[in-house]
Amino acid sequence: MAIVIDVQGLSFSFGSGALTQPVLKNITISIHTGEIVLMTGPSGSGKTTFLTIIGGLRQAHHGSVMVLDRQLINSTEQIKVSVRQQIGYIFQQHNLLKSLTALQNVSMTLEMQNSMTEQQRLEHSAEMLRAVGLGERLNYLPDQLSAGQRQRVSIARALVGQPKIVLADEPTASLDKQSGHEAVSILKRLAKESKTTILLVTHDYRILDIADRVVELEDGKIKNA
Ligand SMILES: Nc1ncnc2c1ncn2[C@@H]1O[C@H](COP(=O)(O)OP(=O)(O)OP(=O)(O)O)[C@@H](O)[C@H]1O
Repeated sequence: MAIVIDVQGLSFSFGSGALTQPVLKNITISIHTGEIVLMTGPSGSGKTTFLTIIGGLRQAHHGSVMVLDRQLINSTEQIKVSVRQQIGYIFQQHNLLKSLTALQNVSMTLEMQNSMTEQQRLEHSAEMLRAVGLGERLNYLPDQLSAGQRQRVSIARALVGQPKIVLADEPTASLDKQSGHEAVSILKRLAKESKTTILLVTHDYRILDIADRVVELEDGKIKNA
């Protein structure tokens, strides 16, 4: 199985000089195509920082971070952009635009893809919303949806561009047990169908069962790679 995320000896600090705060310490981990990896660990252990580096959203300078065969350490903006285009992101807060319907929120992700007509974008987005069980809610605004439904819209939005990797940061934090589990189960099913790799950061021990592998980060180090 091909490796899509290959991190070797990654270290990262915030601040500089006397105020330097080491956050990630010599992290090594490889993640394969289609694998679902959950990263847990205490608050402040560096999980979000790690995710943003993998996602090309933060620049790191020490070690090696190969994502989809691109080196992100000391990389150019162009390389980060090309990696970001192949990644779907899901955040704790769904980050949907309130004035747009579920369908519009999903289809706007495809606007960069000039190869599709607007009609194709809408059809493709509707199909993805049906896949997450929201076929009856295409034209609802975020405020007219439950928290679990909103998070399912953001799952559809993350997957609609057929990314190679999905990065999720505490996607169930604002959900109750049942809707949280439902949302990540849908995410898992769709990811397995399309061999999408998932790296999901969570405090939520109730969803650990969806993982192929659980990795624990403590004080910037991986306990069980
Ligand atoms: N932009 C920043 N500038 C300075 N320090 C930061 C910044 N972002 C995070 N930190 C610090 O880095 C450490 C790791 O933060 P990070 O958000 O990665 O942890 P986390 O494991 O995701 O925590 P949580 O589970 O609470 O979200 C924390 O001590 C935090 O205060």
